[in-house]
Amino acid sequence: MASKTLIIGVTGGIASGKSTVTRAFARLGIPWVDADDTAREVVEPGEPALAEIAARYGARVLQGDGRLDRRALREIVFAAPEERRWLESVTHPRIRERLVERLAAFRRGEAPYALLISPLLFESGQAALVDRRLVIDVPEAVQIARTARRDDVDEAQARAIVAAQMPREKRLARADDVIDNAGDEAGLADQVAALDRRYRALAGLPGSR
Ligand SMILES: CC(C)(COP(=O)(O)OP(=O)(O)OC[C@H]1O[C@@H](n2cnc3c(N)ncnc32)[C@H](O)[C@@H]1O)[C@@H](O)C(=O)NCCC(=O)NCCS
Ligand SMILES: Nc1ncnc2c1ncn2[C@@H]1O[C@H](COP(=O)(O)OP(=O)(O)OP(=O)(O)O)[C@@H](O)[C@H]1O
Repeated sequence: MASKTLIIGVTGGIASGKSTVTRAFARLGIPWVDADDTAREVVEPGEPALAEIAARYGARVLQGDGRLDRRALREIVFAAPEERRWLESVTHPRIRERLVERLAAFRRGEAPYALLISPLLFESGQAALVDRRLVIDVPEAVQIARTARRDDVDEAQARAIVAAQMPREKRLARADDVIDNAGDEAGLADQVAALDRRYRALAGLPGSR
């Protein structure tokens, strides 16, 4: 039977559970690429994007060893939408280029389906790179609480990051599939198992290979 590696775009706002969901799919042997990881790669020392960022903001966004001070840059860009848009104009084309390469490799590979995990799947036009869109949905209050509990991000900054992202309803309206992650992690695993069956069937590969 002809087979095709489906590409599933997985999205959700900050602290919606993308990494947790990715780990559950990875345990089932599904390959993935994460746009947040790719965003880190394009600002590694020696990369042109880091030089552009340093030219605009100076030493205050660099650590002593020349690496990006992510917290300092985060504080700048989530306080000023025009700075965030500038940063996106520097990083997004480079992120996209790398994601396109990775997804092409997945399509040439043997897996029934593969994941592109991205908080900005819809906002950045990356949705055009995938076959289906899976939204991880949680109420905003849960996002804020989980962000503030997890990171060195205070509640006001968590709110600013949520405000810079697509509103929940709009994201849900674009979903082909939805995971509800307001409950516990056991509930999440059941939803991932059900989606795994659906995606294998869609790829023309019922059951495992
Ligand atoms: C501002 C930066 C340096 C902050 O780094 P930090 O390590 O604190 O956060 P991290 O990169 O892990 O991102 C955490 C979360 O913030 C949110 N976020 C990041 N960038 C953006 C953005 N441009 N717009 C809205 N939300 C964003 C996402 O939910 C992301 O999962 C960093 O997020 C960045 O370089 N952003 C621009 C690149 C980008 O848009 N990345 C998103 C993936 S394409
Ligand atoms: N169902 C759940 N119940 C309780 N805590 C959860 C649940 N799902 C995720 N979490 C916790 O919430 C936090 C955010 O989850 P995760 O890191 O998976 O989200 P994310 O969408 O990848 O976040 P980001 O994109 O902001 O890095 C983590 O600390 C995680 O352990």
